[in-house]
Amino acid sequence: MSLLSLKSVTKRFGGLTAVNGLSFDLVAGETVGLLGPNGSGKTTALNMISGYLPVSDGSVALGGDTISGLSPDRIAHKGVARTFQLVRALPSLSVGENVLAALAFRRNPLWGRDAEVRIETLLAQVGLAGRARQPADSLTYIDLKRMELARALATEPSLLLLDEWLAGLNPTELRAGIDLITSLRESGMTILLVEHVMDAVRALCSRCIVMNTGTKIADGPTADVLSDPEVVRAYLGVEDA
Ligand SMILES: Nc1ncnc2c1ncn2[C@@H]1O[C@H](COP(=O)(O)OP(=O)(O)OP(=O)(O)O)[C@@H](O)[C@H]1O
Repeated sequence: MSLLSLKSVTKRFGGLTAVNGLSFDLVAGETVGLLGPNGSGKTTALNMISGYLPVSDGSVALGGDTISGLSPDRIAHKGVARTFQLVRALPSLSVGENVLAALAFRRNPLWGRDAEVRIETLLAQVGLAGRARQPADSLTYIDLKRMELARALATEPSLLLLDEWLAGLNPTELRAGIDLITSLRESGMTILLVEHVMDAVRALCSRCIVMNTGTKIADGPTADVLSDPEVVRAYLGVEDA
């Protein structure tokens, strides 16, 4: 059975249809890339799955239960976590306190010593072992991204939505970032990632969905999709393909 199911999901902003009748399913354990040119509706799709934007039409289901229409916190409690294109941290708090905020507001909150132990485990998982007391505003860009991922993982999601999590990293950081997402994938996490870094898409995604002007134009195994003439024309250009 599908973990995530979008059926004819549409988002209209006034006269603009940002996402137009988008349908796809994710099976548990898949890592799928959501690709497309700037403005094609990828982030809007993530925003509807995670409840940050209501759908105009259509429905989103998680594990067979309809989640469209629920608030973002209810959807998070049901198992959807996400990262944002622009990292959302609490800069005046420490790294550990940032993760604690996620632990405290999840479906089964953790506090005190249990939370401390869990924070250390989560920070180690994302490559920030021993950094709980460091102020969040002193982190480098990649470490901020790692912390944001720890916050997402703190909610114990069944589905992780990554919005350009690898954008803006230098080649060494990119390698480390790809390795980190690979380890999540290997742990069985279901991941939907919006990404423009094609090396990362090739390394991480078994399957890709491509959008153009709000509409799905391709969906299939990564190698097939990335050589699809319509995808090359609309998004990749000959060089990238
Ligand atoms: N809150 C909003 N109000 C009005 N228009 C919006 C809003 N959010 C997105 N849009 C528009 O919807 C379209 C799709 O935007 P979206 O951010 O989903 O694209 P994207 O594929 O994620 O692009 P990028 O790769 O640049 O992040 C764009 O035309 C955008 O300007």
